[in-house]
Formats: sequence, C-alpha cells, structure tokens
Amino acid sequence: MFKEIHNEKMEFKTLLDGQWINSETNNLIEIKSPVDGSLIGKVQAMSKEEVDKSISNAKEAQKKWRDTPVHERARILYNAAQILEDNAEEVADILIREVAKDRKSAMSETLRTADLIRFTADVAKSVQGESIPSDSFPGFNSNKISIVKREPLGVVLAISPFNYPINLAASKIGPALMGGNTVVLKPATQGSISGLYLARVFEKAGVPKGVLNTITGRGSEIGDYCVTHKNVDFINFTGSTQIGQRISGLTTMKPVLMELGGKDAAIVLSDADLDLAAKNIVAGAYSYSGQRCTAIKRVLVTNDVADELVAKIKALVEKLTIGNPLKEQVDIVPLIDNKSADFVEGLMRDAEEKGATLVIGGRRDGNLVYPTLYDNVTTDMKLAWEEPFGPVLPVIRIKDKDEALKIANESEYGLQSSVFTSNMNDAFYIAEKLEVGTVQVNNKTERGPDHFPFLGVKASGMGTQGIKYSIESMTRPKAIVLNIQR
Ligand SMILES: NC(=O)C1=CN([C@@H]2O[C@H](COP(=O)(O)OP(=O)(O)OC[C@H]3O[C@@H](n4cnc5c(N)ncnc54)[C@H](OP(=O)(O)O)[C@@H]3O)[C@@H](O)[C@H]2O)C=CC1
Ligand SMILES: O=C(O)[C@H](O)COP(=O)(O)O
Repeated sequence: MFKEIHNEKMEFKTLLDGQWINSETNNLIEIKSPVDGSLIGKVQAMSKEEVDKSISNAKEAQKKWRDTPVHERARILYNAAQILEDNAEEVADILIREVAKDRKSAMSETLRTADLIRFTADVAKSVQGESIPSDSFPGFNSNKISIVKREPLGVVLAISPFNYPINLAASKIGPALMGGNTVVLKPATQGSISGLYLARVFEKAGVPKGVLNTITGRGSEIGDYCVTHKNVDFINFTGSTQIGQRISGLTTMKPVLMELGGKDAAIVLSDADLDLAAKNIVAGAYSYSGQRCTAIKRVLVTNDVADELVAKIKALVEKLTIGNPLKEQVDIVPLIDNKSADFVEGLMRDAEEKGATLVIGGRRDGNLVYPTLYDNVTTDMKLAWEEPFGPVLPVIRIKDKDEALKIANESEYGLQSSVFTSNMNDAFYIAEKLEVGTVQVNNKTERGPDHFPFLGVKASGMGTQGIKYSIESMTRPKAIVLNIQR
C-alpha cells in the first residue's frame, strides 16, 4: 500500500497530479526518529517552481472537482476512512517512529481520523442552503427571493504541525474536499512521512488527479512562498503562534483559519472532587509528554486544597511510565527534538531560580524530559506564562475564583480552560468570564469529539474548526436573487 511512495532507499516522493514523483532539485531532507535518532527516510525539498506547479495544478483540478456531486465526494471519503482503518497498524508504526507517539495514542489518532473522515462525509451530505423571502425587511414586498447555497473557496493550503500529523492534516483535507475545494498539503517536516502516508490513503480512495497534492520542504524555505501564492484561496494552519502571526502578517485579503499555541489553565476550587481533578490534570498535562496544544499547562488551585491536590497529582505522576515507545507502551516519550527539550529545561531552571518548589521530576536525558511538577509557582516566573510543549506542569496557588480568573485571563493565549468544582453556579460564573474558546467543566481540556467547535481566541487562533465548522469556513454563501415581476 505504501511501497509505491518511496524507493528502496526510503526516499519518499511527492504527490502531484495523481503521480508520485521526485523533485528535480535532487535535494532530500533526512527524517530521523526522535526516539533513537535512526534514519526513517528522506523527503523531497521541493523548489519554489515545483510549489508553483503543485498549487497551479490544484487550481486547474478544482474546476472539475467543484462540479463533482457531493454523494460522489462522500463515496471517496468513505473509501479513505476504510483504507485508513485497514492500514491502521502500519500508519501507527510510522507515527511512533516519526513523532515518537506511544502505540496507544498512535492507534487512537489513526482510528479517530477514520471516524472524522466518515463523519465529515455524513455532515457534508446534509449541508443545506436556504431561501429568504424579501418581505420580512421593512419597505419590501414579497417579489424577491434570495436562494443561498454554499460554494467552495478554491485551493486550500493545509499546513499541519508535527504533533498530530495524520489527524490535523485529515481534519483540514476532509472538510475542504467535501466543500468542493482542492487541497495542497504542506505537512510539518518532522511528520511529513506520516502526511505522505495520509495522502496515499486519499489517493487510493479515488481522489482524482490534482485534487490533493503534497508539498514537502522546510517551512523556513518555502513557507512564505506557499502562503503568498496567488492561486491559494484559503489557508488552514495549525502550528505555533509565532508562525501563525508571521503568516497573518504576510497575507492580505486571504482568508485563514488558524489554531495556534495555548496555556490552558485547570482551575480547582475548594469544593472540587480532588481525585477527579488530579486524574484529569495528570492525563491532560502529561499525555504525549505535554506536546498538545490543549494540554493543561498550569493549575490554579485555591490555597485551602492546594496541599492535598498537589499530593494527589504527585502520586499519579509517580505512576507514569517513561521511555522508548518503540519497545513498550509508555506514557512519557522523548520530545520531538533536543531544541524543544532545551527550551523546556530553560523554563524549569528559571522557575527553580525564582523559588518554585520542585515536587517531582526536574531532569532530562537528551530529548527525554521526565514528568515534572512545580508547586508555588508565581507570576514572575516564565513557567506561569509560556507554553512548554513538554511534560512540565506549574501549580499556582490562588486565594479565590476571582484571582483564578484574573491570572487565567492575563495570558496572551485563549485556547481552553478547565474548571473543577461541585458548584454549578461557580462553574458558570467562571466559564462565562474566561477568555477562551472552550471551557471544560470537571474535565481536562481537550479538542474532541471532533464535531465539537474547536477554536482559540487572542493569540491562540482565528476562526473555528470542527467538522461542520470547518466545512463552513472553507465554503462561502452564494446568493442568487429571483426578482419576480408582478
Ligand atoms: N491550537 C492547535 O490546534 C494546535 C496548536 N499547535 C501549536 O503548534 C506548535 C507546535 O507545532 P510545530 O509543528 O512545532 O509548529 P510550527 O509553527 O513550527 O510549524 C507548523 C507548520 O508550519 C510550517 N511552517 C514553518 N514556517 C512556515 C512559514 N514561514 N510559512 C508557512 N508555514 C510554515 C511548518 O513546516 P516545517 O515543519 O517545515 O517548519 C509546519 O508544517 C505549538 O506551539 C502548539 O501549541 C499544535 C497543534 C495544535
Ligand atoms: O494538536 C493538538 O494539540 C490538538 O488539536 C489537541 O487535540 P487533543 O485535545 O485531541 O489532544
């Protein structure tokens, strides 16, 4: 199934106009495993001319794809979901090697994605337009009817991050295709082999030539060219706030959907079920070693229950398994690269120098950072504000719910927050005042299920993802007004 997309030296090709081809640059990027540094394969570093060809080809293919019936587009997506499911083990294997996912998470990402693709086809089949009579507006009688249908935008440039290379590519590709757009996928370089696997799944499922193309190469070299290309009609980006802001500065009059960084808070009040809170906080903060935009990245707990909560969190962190996901099922895996571990270590040392109490962890071995918990973190420490994207959790003690709200909202980010309390009035008081896209009451912060709206405010994003919302974002209304002569 995947052999056709690389040669015997594991040099991967790129998908253009239905063909898997090599770049003419003869320039290859080595993809090494974050787990053990072994070479997994090489991907093409495409030139700007090749990027141009890929986007222009998608533009041309869109003319036909937009007229392909929705039931036919849906049929292809159902095939894709089935193929992905049938090859889940192999896809999970590449995720483990390329981005160091543990096997359970890799399988769940793959199967969740098959469900997402199916659900996308289901939802798109029931997208309906509307007809609006004119006589409800003052001064008009009923001689006009606006028939409103949804139109594709054209070519969608899908840029995905390293941490969910299958799911966060498919969550862009599926809704874009169902909306009648063609797609050019630019996966994260570390994650691009997984992205090419996914493209192969769609190709095998019957996506016509040029309807899905792939671009590989370093974002720092070809990214600006891609996002400013005149034939790109929409950019669907997930990644860091830094790159998101760069794209937003470079593009003018180009619609974008962006999911960016976060600093999600778990607010724990005196009357919370502390066992439930601790369990959710540990799962939320440490799964995939904290490399999730929705990871819990700070705990704000009232003074009266802080000792007890910290003890419970510590007890659960002690049970986390740490190590090599290629060998066994583990909770804590190596970070994506050494640079990321250096950054996390910098945040840890800053917190320690400024007086945070190290409860557990605090050390690293190469790019493996041990699960770390700091208590008594204060707002002058970087760890209170910056996103580690690693398994390090700060606990900030607070006086009451208003102080929690103040600190939570002072963040530049606004992705999600959790609030743990048994008092629904307090939960609603806090939920309504938090400046975030989603508030989870008595649960960890998380994106799924994938048909829920998913959005960040402030520096955490622009626009809304989630199956129906993504289809809406990547289509626009088209109004045809019937003027009836009487
Ligand atoms: N809110 C959300 O839903 C999510 C947010 N994130 C955030 O993403 C970050 C981690 O992911 P990471 O992959 O490191 O993010 P990056 O921002 O480094 O990269 C994201 C994507 O952008 C590409 N890119 C880099 N430079 C440019 C450019 N100039 N123009 C266009 N594209 C470019 C990258 O390619 P290349 O790899 O070649 O550099 C990659 O495909 C964290 O901050 C995290 O919070 C992650 C997942 C979900
Ligand atoms: O990329 C991310 O980190 C996500 O969008 C989070 O998804 P999750 O909450 O399902 O892990």
